[in-house]
This record gives sequence, C-alpha cells and structure tokens, in this order.
Amino acid sequence: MPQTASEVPFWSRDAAAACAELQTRPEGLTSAEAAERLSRLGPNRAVAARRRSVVGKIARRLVEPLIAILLIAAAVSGAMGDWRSFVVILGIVLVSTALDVIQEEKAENAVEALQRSVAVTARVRRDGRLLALPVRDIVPGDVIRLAAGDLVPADGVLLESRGALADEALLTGEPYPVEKRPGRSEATGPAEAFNAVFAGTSLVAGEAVMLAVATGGGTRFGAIAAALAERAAPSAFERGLHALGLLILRLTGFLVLVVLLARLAAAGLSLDTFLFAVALAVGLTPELLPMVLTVTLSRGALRMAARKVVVKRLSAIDDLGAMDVLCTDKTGTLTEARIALVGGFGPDGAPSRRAAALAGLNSRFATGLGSNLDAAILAAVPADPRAWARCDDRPFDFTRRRASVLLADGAERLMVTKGAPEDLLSLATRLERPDGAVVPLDETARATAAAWITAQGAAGFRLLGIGWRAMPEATGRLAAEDEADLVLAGFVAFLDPPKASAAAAIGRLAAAGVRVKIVSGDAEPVVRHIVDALGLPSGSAVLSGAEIAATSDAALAARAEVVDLFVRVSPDQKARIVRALRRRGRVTGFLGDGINDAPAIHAADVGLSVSGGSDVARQAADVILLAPDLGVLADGVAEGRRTCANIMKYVRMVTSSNFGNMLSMALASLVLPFLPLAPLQILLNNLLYDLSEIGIPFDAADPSEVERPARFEMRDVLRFTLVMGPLSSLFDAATFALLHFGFAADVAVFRTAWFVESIATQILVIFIIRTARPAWSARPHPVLAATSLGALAVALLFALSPLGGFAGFVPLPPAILATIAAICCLYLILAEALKRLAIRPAPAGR
Ligand SMILES: Nc1ncnc2c1ncn2[C@@H]1O[C@H](COP(=O)(O)OP(=O)(O)OP(=O)(O)O)[C@@H](O)[C@H]1O
Ligand SMILES: [Mg+2]
Repeated sequence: MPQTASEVPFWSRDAAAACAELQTRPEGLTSAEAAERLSRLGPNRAVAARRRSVVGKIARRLVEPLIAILLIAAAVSGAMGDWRSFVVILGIVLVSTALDVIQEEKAENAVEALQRSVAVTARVRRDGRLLALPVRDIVPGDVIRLAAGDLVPADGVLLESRGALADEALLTGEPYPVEKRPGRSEATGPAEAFNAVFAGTSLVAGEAVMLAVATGGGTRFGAIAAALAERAAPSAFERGLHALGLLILRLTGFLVLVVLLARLAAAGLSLDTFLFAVALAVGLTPELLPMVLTVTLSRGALRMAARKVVVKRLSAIDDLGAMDVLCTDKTGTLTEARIALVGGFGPDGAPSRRAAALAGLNSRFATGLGSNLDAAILAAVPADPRAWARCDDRPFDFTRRRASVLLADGAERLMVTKGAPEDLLSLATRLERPDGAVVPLDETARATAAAWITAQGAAGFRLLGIGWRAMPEATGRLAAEDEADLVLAGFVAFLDPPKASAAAAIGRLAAAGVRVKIVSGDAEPVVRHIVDALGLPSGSAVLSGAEIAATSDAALAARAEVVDLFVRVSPDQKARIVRALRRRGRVTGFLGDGINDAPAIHAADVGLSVSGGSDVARQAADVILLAPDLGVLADGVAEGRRTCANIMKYVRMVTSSNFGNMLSMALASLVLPFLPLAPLQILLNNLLYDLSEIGIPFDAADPSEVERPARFEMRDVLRFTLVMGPLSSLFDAATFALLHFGFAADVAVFRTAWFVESIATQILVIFIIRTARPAWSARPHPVLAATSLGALAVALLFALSPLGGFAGFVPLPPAILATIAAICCLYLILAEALKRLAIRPAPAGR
C-alpha cells in the first residue's frame, strides 16, 4: 500500500482501482482496519509534533550559555577542592532547571488540551457509519465526506462530487477555485488533476466524498501547507521583550567584564573572583523570563478558556490585549443567525407565492454552500410538485453573490437564479406579472423594485432576488453568460433578529478602547438597520465593495480608519480592509465564521472565529470563541490585557529591582576591598528571587490596565527603570555606607546584612510595583503573596539561623538588623510614593 505518491501519480487510477489497491470500499474501513493502519503508518500529521520531550527540554537548558557557565564554574570549584561551591552550584542548576521544565511542561500540556478541543475534525465513514474524527486519525483507505468550508484532511481521489470547487491557491498559486470531480486523470502534475484533492487545501463550494490515498508526511503538500500555516511572526509584545532581553544581555556582558578586569587588576586571579563574575552574570540575566512568559501566557489561556475563549496560538493573547480595532462579520455576531423566511414578494413588492416557489427550486437543486438562507427557504417552502431534474448549476460564490440551477422537465429547460437583490435587478430585462405574463422591465418598474429593496432592507429584512430564464431545449450546461437577460420573478425576504447582547458587548469593547467595525457582505440598508436596532452610533460613513475596488491601498488605509461600516464586500476585500488598518498601525482583529471570512481572519493581527464556524475560518483563526457572542470576546480581551499586565510586572521587576541590586553589587565590588557577596550567596539570592515571582501569573490586573489596549512600549519600561532604578541604588548605597563605615562590619557580617537587605527589598517591592494604585488598596493574589513571602522567609531563615553557615552567613547584631529593617521600610515607602511617576498613568481621554 503506497503511503507516498509513487512513480504513477495516484490520480491516474480511477476510484475502483484506488479502492482495490488500498483494500477499502466506498462504505469505508472498519475501525479495526483503521486502527491497524494508524499504528503501522502513524498519525496524519504533516510534520512530526514539534514539541520537545522532557529530556530534550532539559538538554536544551543545559547547553544554554548561562547554565553552561555555571556548570563550568562547578567543575572548576570541584577541581580546586571547593566542594561546598560545587554542591551548591549544582543544586542551583538542578532546582532552576527542574522549576523551568516542570512549569513549562505543565503549561504546554494545558494549552495543548485546549487546542485539541477546538481542533478541526473530519467526517469519516467507519464501520458503515459517519463519524467526526480528529484529522490526525485518518488513514489511507478512509472514505471522507467534504462540504464547502471543509479542509481537505489528506491527499486522495474523489468518489463522488456535487459541484465541488477546491481552493488550491496556497499550494498551486492558482487564485481561482478549481472544479473537482471523480474520474481518471492523465495529468502529470497535481495542479491539473481534476479528480484529486490535496491535504492543506479546502473545499469552497459543493460537496464531495473522497478516498484518502496518502496521509501525514506522505502527502504532496502537507509539509508546505503546515509551514505556510505556521505563523512565525512574533507578536509586538514578544518583539519588545526580545529587544529588552538583548539590551540587558549587552549591559550584563559589559558590567561583568568591567568587574572582572577591575578585580583582576586589584587582587589578581582567584577562584572567588571567577565565581563572583559568574554569579553576577547569572544574577543579572533574567534567565527565567522565557519560562515565565510561557507560564503566564498559558495561565492566561486557561483563564480565557474558562470564559469560552480558546487561543490556538499563545502569543495571540498579547495581540488580543493590544487589539484596538475589531472588524466583525454581521450574521451570528450581531444577529442571532436564526434566519427565518418571511415570504415571497413580486417585483412590485406584493406578496408572491411564485417567487417563493422558485427560490425553493433553486435552494433544493443548488449544490455547494448550503447557506442558512437556503436552509430557511427549504424549511418554509413546500417541494414543487413538478418532476424537475437538475442538469447543471453554477454554485454560489461570494464574489458573484448568486447561485443558478438549470432544471429539466421533459424537454423544458429552466434556469433559476437567486442572489443579491440589486444584482438580480440589474441582470433582469423582463419581469413576471402575478398572472404569469412576462413583460419588459421598464424604468418605472425598475425604480419601484429598487425603492422596495431599499425600504425592506431599512426595515430589517434581508432579501434575495429571484430570476429565471427559459433555456433552449438542448441546453445541458450553464455558462457564465447565461446569467443575463433574466425574468425578475421577485424576491424572498428573511428576518434575522439582532442579538440582544451585542449592543452591551460593543459598548464594553468601546469603553475598553476597541473600536468595532462591521464588515459585511450584505447590503447597506440591512447593515444600517442592525446598527440602528442595536443602538450603535450610526453616524459613520459607509464604504461599499464597489468603492473599495476603485480605491488604492493607500487611500483605503486612510478611509478604513474613519469608516465603521463596510457593505457588500467580497472575501478578499475583507482582507484588504484588515491590511489597510494594520498599515495604519492599528492592532486589528477580525471575527468571522464563514469561508468568506477566512482571508481576513488570516490577515489580521488576531484572527477570531467561533466554534460553529467553517473549518477554513477556524483553521485561519488564532482565537476561537466557544460561543458566537461579542460579550465573550470582551471578556477575552480583558483576560488578554490582564496577562499582558502580569508580564509587565515581571519586566518591571527585572529592570528595576533585580537589575538594580545586581548593579549596585557590581559597583560595590569595585570599591570594597572584598567581594560584597560571596558567589554562592549571589546564586542563592537569585534562585530565591526567581522563586518569589512564580505567583505573578495568578495576579489580577489594575482596572486601568484592563481599560485600554495593552502595548509593550520600550519608553514605558525605560521610564520605569529610570525612576525606580536610582531609588534602589540609593538605598543600596546607604546600606553599603552604614555597614562599611557606620558599623565597620567585617566581611561575613557585611555580606549577611547586604544579602538580607538586598533580597528583602528585591522581593517585597513586587507588592508596590504590581499596581499603579496605592499598594494597600489592590490586594495581591494569595498565590503571589505565598510565593513572595515564602521565598523571603526561606532567605531569612538561611541568613539569620545557623542553617546559613554553609553559605558563609553569620548571626547579625540586633543594631544592624534594626537598621536593615528600617532601610527596607523606608525604601518601600519611597517606592510607593515614586511609582506614580514610574508607571504610565492612564491616558486622560481616548
Ligand atoms: N445561498 C445563497 N444564494 C444566493 N445568494 C446568496 C446566498 N447566500 C448569500 N447570498 C448573497 O451573498 C451575500 C453575501 O453573503 P453573506 O451575507 O453571507 O456575506 P457575509 O459577509 O458573511 O455577511 P454577514 O456579514 O451577514 O455575515 C448575501 O447578502 C446575499 O445577497
Ligand atoms: Mg457571514
């Protein structure tokens, strides 16, 4: 059984031959057969899971420069006979690596489970039944049903097709959907193989049944598709953090070098100097930041999931938090998507059974996208008594916005077209009167119909126009030109009530600094009606698809920013609007559920879809809403910002307290005749400090931080550092002076005292800088309080009890203890007073 395409391409066999070769049948495999194949051929995944094993993770950490340096330091200590350092350094490497790996592993597991819950499934025939199975469980020989909007889960040949059109643009570059039908193809390349479908492409119209021939790495395009689908571009937040990390790295390198040279000049090379430099480098580097990011983001993801928002790409949380424009589709988010047929109406607007009956014929025989409009028609219109049979059809697509069927009854050939009402009106040259007579469509009748269309739209009805045309007896196929010279039979009208919760949700989003824009394929009056019904600001100008088509990208960018309503836009225009907004620096989200929304979802900073949306939309999305409700999204945005706010707390800690303390120590080492802290003490300080921060992801965010889009601004970070850094240094200098000159402390006492001051200020300041509000009015999360105070307690236990002897700590005289306590209190009070300058205040207006 070939798992890969062999020399003979698989599409050169017909369905029966392919079935025989794969030992399967149109009814599909049995689950026993499938299980056997799955274990033999492996899961249907184009690229092996990229996730590292635990061993891989540990190995990766051990080769990181910092850890490598520590290991070398341990080895040097051991070789020199300093067993205490050897053991402690190894212990620290062990603890921090374990901490890192366990946290990350847990985070990844949780997020993977979430992602699985929104993974795309395929409808597979197994044991004679149709099952929804995860795509990864598909094996060669499986028989799979596909409908418009579905992703093709494997390479295969078609067994059946009804108007199937596949979008292979991603793989062949062919921009237009290509027709797919069963048969045998002589094609040499996949692009021309009309009977084959390929993993990674999607069906945009029609229905099909396919036989999977190749899965996983054996597919033609799977690997390319996976690579293309992979979005490597980091979020703005990640880019900012990365830049900050680089900055710190450079400073660290510079400082360590200076200290090392100075000590070498003063005291010559010694193990202590070497270890001190190593410890300083370790202390200065925010080595846990990557882990902390993953953990914070995955905690955010879990909290969002509890609010029915599932993120597929972790960093999308940052983008969601930063989003300031949301473009949304209309149906399902602003409306209930419970579409009901109101009735048929003639060209003059009088009730008409005939229009409804023709719409029923079209919906019944049209292949392709079974839209909810069709469902509403079929539910309300009784089946036509005549024995119509389908000859051909031109399925619906979002650019033409209409669908035509060619029907036969005996020698009679009838084409029935339904679609956007204003388009149908312009295609029509005649009209059908209530008595059945066909007369030319004169200007008055045309104007009457146009006015009626607008009036109905404004009254909240969605309309489809219905036209027909008698075709010559021999006609067997429909051509594009046939959709012309129509007889207008009238219209069908639908109601899709506006969603009661939408107005409040949009209000919440607006209050949170997210501007909502409606981007709809529907007509202006209908969209306007919804806007009015929801009580949304209706003053906005409107931009239509036709206008957009005539606008350059640059001009569109300027227009798109101020316009909030876009009507009659095609799928690629939706994407153009998103790109235009992004070009203006807007962090843009797009929420949609249809095939027509997928390009825009893909183009957005945050692509959003709903769990009931089509495969392609969900595949393109970064975030899936488990309920089609903007309120859910507003919750998600708040959680996204909370997550960003927590990441900023780390950044503040790293840039001010951690870096500040290590900086002071480096400077002190230049002045003092001895090292201000023993290397082991620095490492211990660093480890306990890292531990203290583990609770940050649990913390709540300030209301002010949730109220506006969260952006990573290097300026804000620098401002914070410039205010809080010197403050911390000031207190370090005071400690230094008091200990060295005031108390004339000896080395051991000096180090113990400095350690206590350093770790206490470093850890406790989290309670101050975690909020821009007064520290006492914003209560920290209990987990954060526990990790911080716990780490501090351990540090004090080491430093102040006989336990600390191993690291060179000695008991402190009460006078020094009291002085340190006073310094800490004073520092915290001043930090509280100064933080208002350091943390960006909420902007006055928006
Ligand atoms: N089944 C169908 N048959 C004929 N025409 C259709 C059908 N479905 C949709 N149309 C036409 O295509 C237009 C665009 O489709 P649709 O309204 O679903 O786009 P959309 O951008 O997803 O809109 P929305 O914002 O309402 O979700 C419709 O307004 C209608 O005129
Ligand atoms: Mg839609």
